[in-house]
Amino acid sequence: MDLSSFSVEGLDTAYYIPDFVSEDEEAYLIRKAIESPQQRWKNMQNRRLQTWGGELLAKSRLLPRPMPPYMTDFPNLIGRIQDTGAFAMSPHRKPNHVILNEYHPGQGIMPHEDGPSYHPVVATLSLGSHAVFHYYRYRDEGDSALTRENLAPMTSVQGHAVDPTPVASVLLEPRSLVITTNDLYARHLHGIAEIEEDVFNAPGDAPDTIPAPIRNTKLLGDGATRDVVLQGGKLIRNVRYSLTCRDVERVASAAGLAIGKR
Ligand SMILES: O=C(O)CCC(=O)C(=O)O
Ligand SMILES: [Fe+2]
Repeated sequence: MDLSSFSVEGLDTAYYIPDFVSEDEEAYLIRKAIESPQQRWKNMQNRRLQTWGGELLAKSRLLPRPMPPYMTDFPNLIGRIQDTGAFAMSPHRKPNHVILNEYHPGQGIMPHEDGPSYHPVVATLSLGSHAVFHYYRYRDEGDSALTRENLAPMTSVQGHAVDPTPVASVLLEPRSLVITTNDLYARHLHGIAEIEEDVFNAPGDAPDTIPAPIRNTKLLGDGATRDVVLQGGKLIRNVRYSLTCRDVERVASAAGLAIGKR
């Protein structure tokens, strides 16, 4: 697959692939998530999640467990993600760890970094609903370009100030895959606002709700969705599942022995 044709405008380290899975595959994967035993879910403040492929131990090591068949057999998501070439430079050449997140309308995830346990590539499949995904940057100490709106609600992550105006925003349609790599993974943060609907301005409106323009309009798979983003309107959120697929660099054996990088 030639990833470069899915490159998000203005971002040479993000790729957006619409319709990465079919509607049938989407329904099947959502069913598998919903049917999984209650104890598989971990409740977070504003979403719940499951991990597949093993648990992350101290010192960023993965205690591996086999992936469920719905990640490797039907639909073979791991193989399909491998075929994009996005993991060609990662230690295991494919994702070995998946976090499944479930968000109800109004839920989201605060700006954060995924951290150093992973090789700096993440492939995220969205199911069941769209979301608007924002990338944020840290604010430099000597940043002089302070405007009124980005002075106001300043977030801080581990003592570093975060610019509340996203550097870029991407609309994630259901069934799409977004791949974030390199600098955008390692030096930026990402998050999803905790809102029930995403409002898009009509051309000429004063900018308000979406502070950064959506960068992947040309790559969107659904024409009606593209019209809303370009002409103004709103998209109501549904329950969304995301599968965030990554490669944990250090893998431990069950006995705790480091197999290490290849
Ligand atoms: O749900 C998403 O698309 C993002 C999830 C995320 O950033 C994470 O699990 O680290
Ligand atoms: Fe994340």
